Amino acid sequence: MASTADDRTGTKEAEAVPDVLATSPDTTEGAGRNGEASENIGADEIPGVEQEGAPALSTLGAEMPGPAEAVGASAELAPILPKGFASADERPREDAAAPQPQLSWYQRLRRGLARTSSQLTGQIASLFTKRKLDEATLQDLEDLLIQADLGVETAMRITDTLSSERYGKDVTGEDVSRIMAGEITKVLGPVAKPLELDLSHKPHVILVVGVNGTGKTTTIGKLAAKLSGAGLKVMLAAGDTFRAAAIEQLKIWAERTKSDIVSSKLGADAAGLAYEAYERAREKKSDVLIIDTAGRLQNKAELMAELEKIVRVLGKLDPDAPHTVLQTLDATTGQNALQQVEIFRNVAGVSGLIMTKLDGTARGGILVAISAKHKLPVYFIGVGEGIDDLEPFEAKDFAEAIAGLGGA
Ligand SMILES: Nc1nc2c(ncn2[C@@H]2O[C@H](COP(=O)(O)OP(=O)(O)OP(=O)(O)O)[C@@H](O)[C@H]2O)c(=O)[nH]1
Repeated sequence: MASTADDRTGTKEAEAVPDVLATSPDTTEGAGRNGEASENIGADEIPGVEQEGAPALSTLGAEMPGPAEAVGASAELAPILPKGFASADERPREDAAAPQPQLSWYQRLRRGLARTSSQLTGQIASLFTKRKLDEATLQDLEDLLIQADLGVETAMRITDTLSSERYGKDVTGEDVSRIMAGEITKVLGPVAKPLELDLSHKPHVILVVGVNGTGKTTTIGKLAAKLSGAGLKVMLAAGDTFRAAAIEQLKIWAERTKSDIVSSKLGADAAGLAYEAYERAREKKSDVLIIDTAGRLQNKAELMAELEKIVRVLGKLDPDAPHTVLQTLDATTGQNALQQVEIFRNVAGVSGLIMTKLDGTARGGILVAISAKHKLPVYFIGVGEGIDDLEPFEAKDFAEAIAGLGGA
């Protein structure tokens, strides 16, 4: 499923992210606390990451003095977070001067969701041809909505609203689409949030988890580009110690995004690597440490236990770490994604989601069902393989794309 590292990273250069929505808090307070916490780590929890014959860990990447160092010295020089992120104490504000979202990603989102929406709107249109709204039609509509992965709860919200507005009357496909978009927006609105970074933690640790091939490494590259483009000092940790290609792929992303990287030998213990990466990030005064993990199926108990251990080890270094646990979900997956979230959430304490591959033949309905059930924040969506193909999640855009409303 995965392509080569070269394929994945493409040819475009990393770009600074100009969108300005929030400033960060003073970052000078966290370092001392982390220093104390690190002494409490149990020796049994730190597997040997130092290997004989080869340096077990390497730190590559930007050595240049980043603006982030200045951040530690003065709150006035705090980095300005890019669009889609928020600092812990200041929510992003609507910025009239911010550039409007590019049409291109929106078109890709709509194209990705076109199969879901055109199939659904086609079926809805034929359902309501010359029929007044009655119980049987409402039941048929509910079935269609459930088949589109929207989930029973949202399907019922849509049919209930339609029924209260139009029962016994003529109904057009457009009526249904409008109500559908409105109800989906109500479900997604509360979960469409910026990714909040608490930069008093130095580093703020982001752990990225998910099933194989869901886009973890690519998403990390895209996040690193946004953060380092905004002047933050970023370190990546190649915690997917199973696949050499995954480590190489992350190194390429580190180079492209001017991030530091900590990696280990193939087969090294992932929790040990996470521990070492945290220490390195603290030494180098990184603002953000993003830890990649090996893809794993949610039903593989041994691999899930390894993930639990990574979380435990980080928690000994800083009781609040990992501060953010992101799960990537592949939008081409259907119902299985619900179970993926359930289990990763229990094991790794997932705090937010990123749905990738919405530019493909996506089945976006499942995100609605997941949001209704888990109410986890959805921070970004992936709309391509390129470095800038990560967009903040917007409930209304997404709802309209599924309902086949609005134009590109
Ligand atoms: N079209 C498209 N492809 C994507 C997107 N995100 C990731 N991919 C591709 O999906 C494939 C898998 O991505 P990876 O980032 O390697 O996924 P992973 O979760 O790290 O994979 P494992 O290490 O095997 O668990 C790669 O070919 C990526 O280029 C996206 O938003 N859109």
